[in-house]
Amino acid sequence: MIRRLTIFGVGLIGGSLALALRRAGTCEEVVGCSRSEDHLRQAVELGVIDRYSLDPAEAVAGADMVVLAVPLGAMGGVCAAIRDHLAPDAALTDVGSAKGSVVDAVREGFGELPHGFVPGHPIAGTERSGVAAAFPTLFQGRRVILTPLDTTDIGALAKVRTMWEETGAVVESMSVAHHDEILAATSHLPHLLAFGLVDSLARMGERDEIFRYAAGGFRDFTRIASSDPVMWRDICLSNREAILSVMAHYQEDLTMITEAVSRGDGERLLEIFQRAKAARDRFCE
Ligand SMILES: NC(=O)c1ccc[n+]([C@@H]2O[C@H](COP(=O)([O-])OP(=O)(O)OC[C@H]3O[C@@H](n4cnc5c(N)ncnc54)[C@H](O)[C@@H]3O)[C@@H](O)[C@H]2O)c1
Ligand SMILES: O=C(O)C(=O)C[C@]1(C(=O)O)C=C[C@@H](O)C=C1
Repeated sequence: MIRRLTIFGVGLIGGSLALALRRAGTCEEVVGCSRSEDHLRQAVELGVIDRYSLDPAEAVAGADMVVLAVPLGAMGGVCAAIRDHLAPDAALTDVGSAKGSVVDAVREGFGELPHGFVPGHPIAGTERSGVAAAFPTLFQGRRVILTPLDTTDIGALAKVRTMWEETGAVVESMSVAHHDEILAATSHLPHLLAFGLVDSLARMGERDEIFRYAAGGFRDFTRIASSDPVMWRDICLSNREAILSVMAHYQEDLTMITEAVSRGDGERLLEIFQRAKAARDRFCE
């Protein structure tokens, strides 16, 4: 049971976590903290949090669980603001989409890594942002990756794991580096491709004429290009190395497809498409 949960950034992810824990009945009080009082007021009205404070020190007072659910670029600032106010036995976790940069930001903000810190990442979301987009079943049956550190206290790890399990998520652990490599491939690259494709077509087509003829395939492929640009800028800046490596690999493969089209090499195209279809059909089973 969590006595007091403080969430920094009560948006899609922070808000959905609060709603899921409230629904599970495993959290006595949820306190929100963010930059915008309007958003926090809205979070109270929607029944997402019990109360809020705009002062990070006050928000974190007495909390036994603290969740950082702000954009990646804001993690360090929040840590610096709470470093002298976090209870020594509190568990501290985050939901950031890249882990290496959050670990660096927490180390810098606190001066050293707090023992209660357990980096985490729910692999669930939508293209929408803000507390109005939050819903309690977002994490149901979805994976949450924890990347515990050498400094991480085993009790804090167990507490964070239990918190996510109470939302209906399936929790797994791996190293920070492995997380960042995998997510660069399966989440960051697809978002860059979707943003890049829509931008390219938007600049190509006069008066959006091109989108008038876009149907289901285009909609499915590009849904995630409606995601928050600030969040995705931060992710690109935070996970540069891994993203560059997977992009280089993808560019080589795209060149291979381009060359097959150029040569009129139907056999090669069929081989690639059959392999891709089999992989996706397996994944979507
Ligand atoms: N959206 C997704 O699909 C998804 C999935 C998993 C993880 N994440 C991660 O979750 C985090 C939050 O993403 P989201 O989609 O919930 O975003 P969001 O925009 O819905 O919510 C972010 C919240 O943080 C607040 N905020 C922004 N800057 C702040 C600051 N300096 N101090 C305090 N509060 C601040 C905003 O007011 C907002 O309430 C990000 O780190 C993101 O990488 C997102
Ligand atoms: O489904 C979506 O809209 C998402 O973008 C969710 C998604 C992803 O699957 O790539 C995006 C970012 C995250 O850090 C985790 C999940």
